[in-house]
Amino acid sequence: MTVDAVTPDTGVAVRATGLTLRYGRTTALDGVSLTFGTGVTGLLGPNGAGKTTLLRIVATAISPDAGQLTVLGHDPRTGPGRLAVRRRLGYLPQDPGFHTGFTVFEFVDYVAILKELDRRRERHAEVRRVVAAVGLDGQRRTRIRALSGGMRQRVALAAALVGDPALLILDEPTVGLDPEQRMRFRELFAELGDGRTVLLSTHQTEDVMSLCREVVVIDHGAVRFTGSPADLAALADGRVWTSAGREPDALASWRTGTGLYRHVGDPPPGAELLAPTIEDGYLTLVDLAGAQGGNR
Ligand SMILES: Nc1ncnc2c1ncn2[C@@H]1O[C@H](COP(=O)(O)OP(=O)(O)OP(=O)(O)O)[C@@H](O)[C@H]1O
Repeated sequence: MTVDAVTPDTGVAVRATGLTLRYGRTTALDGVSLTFGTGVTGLLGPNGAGKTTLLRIVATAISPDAGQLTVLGHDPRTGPGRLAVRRRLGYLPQDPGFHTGFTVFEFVDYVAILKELDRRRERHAEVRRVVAAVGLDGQRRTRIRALSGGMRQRVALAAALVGDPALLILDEPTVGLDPEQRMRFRELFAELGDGRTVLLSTHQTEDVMSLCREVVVIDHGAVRFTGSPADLAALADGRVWTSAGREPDALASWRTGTGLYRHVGDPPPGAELLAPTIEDGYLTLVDLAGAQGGNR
């Protein structure tokens, strides 16, 4: 399927320059400049880093105080620009609000109506398609109030998929899912990233490793890293080691299932080094940012 996900001249679906947003005295975003192209990009960062704020701005739910933004070739500061973006956008917010008296079908159908799918027969076919895509075929007639948290998350994803959007914004989409569902979702996201732009905020480094072409790390409202998952892991090259006991000087130390301790930080002489994971790279980066005065 061909989807016009990007502005044809540049291959870039989202271009942000100097985005800044404050909530009172809190600077949630502090001059963020980024571009997002096709494929799945993962957004990592500690709690309160500014990930949701960035995604909400790109999804046209809020406006920045300063900076420039182009989404799918449109300027969301203008009314027509916002409308054009919203028509081609799928957004799964962190706390999706549900009308819990609706059945799964009714809720997704309601979203499809809001997305201007006017023809009933085609709309219903689309609702069935997205409900099946998230594995809820058997629950179409179940009221949302009777669903588990993970199943509600799947309903929210189905709603985001309605109309086959060119840009998908998923804020912690795998929260509350069991391992089997998480694997299914990864597969679905990877498929969706084929020809579309998918922005995915997550605390799951395994999701990023297995799915994302590109990773962005945000901390204290600023971009600390952009690159591939392998590049992020490589930041901890030579800084991960194992030993029999805890190491108080390491950035992070934890006991593994084998009974040995794994450490990230400056290794002592002669330490047994390990290949770093993306989580090790992330821990190294966030600590470095803190040491270099990452506080607001
Ligand atoms: N509506 C709001 N009013 C006031 N402060 C807010 C509001 N929304 C977010 N913030 C603050 O802005 C900062 C960035 O929050 P944001 O939700 O973007 O972070 P996040 O990276 O998505 O965090 P998490 O991983 O916990 O979801 C935080 O300090 C947060 O407390």
